Formats: sequence, structure tokens, C-alpha cells
Amino acid sequence: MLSRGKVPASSILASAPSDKNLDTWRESGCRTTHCNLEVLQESTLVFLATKPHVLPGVLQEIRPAVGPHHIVVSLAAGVTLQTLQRVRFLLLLLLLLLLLLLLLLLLLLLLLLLLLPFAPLLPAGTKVLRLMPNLPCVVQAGAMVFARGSGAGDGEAALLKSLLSSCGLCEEVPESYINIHTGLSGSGVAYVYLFAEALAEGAVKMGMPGGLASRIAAQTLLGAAKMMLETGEHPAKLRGDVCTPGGTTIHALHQLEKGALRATVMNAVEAATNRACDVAED
Ligand SMILES: NC(=O)C1=CN([C@@H]2O[C@H](COP(=O)(O)OP(=O)(O)OC[C@H]3O[C@@H](n4cnc5c(N)ncnc54)[C@H](OP(=O)(O)O)[C@@H]3O)[C@@H](O)[C@H]2O)C=CC1
Ligand SMILES: O=C(O)[C@@H]1CCC=N1
Repeated sequence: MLSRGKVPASSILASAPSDKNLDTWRESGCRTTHCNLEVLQESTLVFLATKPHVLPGVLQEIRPAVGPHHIVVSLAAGVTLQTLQRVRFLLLLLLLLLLLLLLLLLLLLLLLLLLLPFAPLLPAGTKVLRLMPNLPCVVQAGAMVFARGSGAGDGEAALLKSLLSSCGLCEEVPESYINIHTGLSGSGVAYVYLFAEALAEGAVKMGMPGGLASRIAAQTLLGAAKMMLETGEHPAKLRGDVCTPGGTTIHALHQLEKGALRATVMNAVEAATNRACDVAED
């Protein structure tokens, strides 16, 4: 967003406990702080980009400062819009413990237990959106999907899409697609790097220097992806176009089929999607 000039660096305030990542923000001209509440005080559009297990604590911290003017966007993998608006299970367990210890308050706490599952982590009606980016957003070639919570309307969705389009493909989807996108693309980038590494290592094995093999592997992936996007052709059709009968490619593809590449990649997407679903319950 910064490199495309979508937003001036001076309008961005980044917060984190340490300077590890904040140094990079400062180098880009952004302002930084160690106080999350300061971000809420100074900003309207707030991106929550902590690891998923840290997010509930951050939401509880910022809750008092969240108002109707805020648009809150969570990037945390697996954390559903419903979770974003609910009190943590741990809090319920704590209340259960208190319940046992404080028998005298039995009735009152029972009432709380009944009410708390419906108590939002963020104030009711907060404009919340859930976003799943991927790493190539850094080079404006990302693939992102987002879903809006009940408080977010067309204006908020349009704003997010307009800002993020500078980082790559950005689509609004039903929330049920977000975990699938995590398996396909958020995590999928890592499978592609593994494939790139294997391509290059194959070439190294056959005698090509590593640096050159790596650059050619990357360009091969870039070119194949560009062609798939620009022609709109199914990948099976493009793969067929490369195969000369009795030629080199079909011999190589046979080896990949023997190694169950397709089934393995499908299993990988399934595993990451399922893990994203589990994260919401952790
Ligand atoms: N990496 C990826 O490719 C993708 C990541 N995601 C999601 O994005 C999120 C971030 O992942 P990633 O960027 O890899 O993680 P990083 O660890 O690189 O970044 C997390 C940041 O959160 C900060 N942080 C930790 N605790 C707090 C707190 N209490 N208040 C404010 N900030 C805090 C950390 O601060 P400090 O620097 O001090 O440690 C760090 O800067 C995750 O939820 C992940 O699921 C989604 C799609 C792709
Ligand atoms: O591995 C993870 O959990 C995150 C989500 C998508 C990419 N990285």
C-alpha cells in the first residue's frame, strides 16, 4: 500500500511489544508505538496482525477504546468472525472455578455464565472484517480474500478492497472460504517455495550452479502463473501443450504421478484448511 502510494506513511501507526518488526515500519517512514490503545485513539482503520493465540488478549485490551467509527480487520488465521465477538473459553473456565470457590455467589455467577458466551469481545455492532492475505502482498502480487462481520457494510468492504487491491488480487468471499484460502494460498506459498527448491535442486544434481538454477526455477513459476492468469486456460490444457509425444515432459510427468504429487498437494491443502478450522477452537 505504501509503495503504491495508496496511503502516506505518516498516516500509519504500527504497534508491537518489541522493536523487532517496528524498525522496518520506521524505515518506511511510518510512526510506531508500543501502546495498542494509542493506535485506536489515532486511527479509524485498524489491522490486527498478531499470531492467532495472541489476538483474544489484544481484543480485550483494546475493547474499551473501540468505537462506532472504527473498522477492525483481523488477519489471524483460523480466527472466525464469531470468535472475534466472543469471550474466550478460558474466561468461562475461570468463572467456573470462581463458581466453585464462591458458593455464596452461585446464583449470580450462574447468570453470568449464561450471559457471557454472548458477550462480545468487541463492542456490539463493531465493524469487523476478517482478511486472509499471503506473503507475496509484500511485492504487490498477493492473493487475498476477506469476509465482513455483521457490523460492516458495503462502504467498509469497498474501502478495504480498494486499499488492498494495491497489494494484489483481493476478493470478498463468504467466511466459509477463508480457511480454504488459507490452505490454498496463505500457506500455499510455502508449498510453492518447496516445489521451487526441489526444481532447482534437480538442476543442481544435473550439474547447474545453484544460484542460476534458483533464478530459473523462480522465473519458470512466474511465467507459468502469468500464462495461467492471462490465457484463463485450465492448467491441465497448458500442461498438455508442453508435452511432446514421447518427449521429455511426459517422461518427467510420469515420475511426478508415480510420486503422487497431485494427491500429496491436495492432502496439503486439506491439512492446512483443517488446521485453520482447529485454530478457532484452540
Ligand atoms: N505470514 C504469513 O504468510 C501469513 C500470516 N497470516 C496471519 O497473520 C498474522 C501475523 O503473522 P506473521 O506476520 O507471520 O507473524 P509475526 O510474528 O511476523 O508478526 C506478529 C506481530 O505481532 C506482534 N505482537 C505480538 N503480541 C502483540 C500484542 N500483544 N500487541 C500488539 N502486537 C503484538 C509481534 O510483535 P514483536 O515484533 O514484538 O514480536 C509481531 O510484530 C497471524 O495471525 C497469521 O495467521 C495470514 C496469512 C499469511
Ligand atoms: O502458517 C500459518 O498459520 C499462517 C497462516 C497462513 C500462512 N501462515
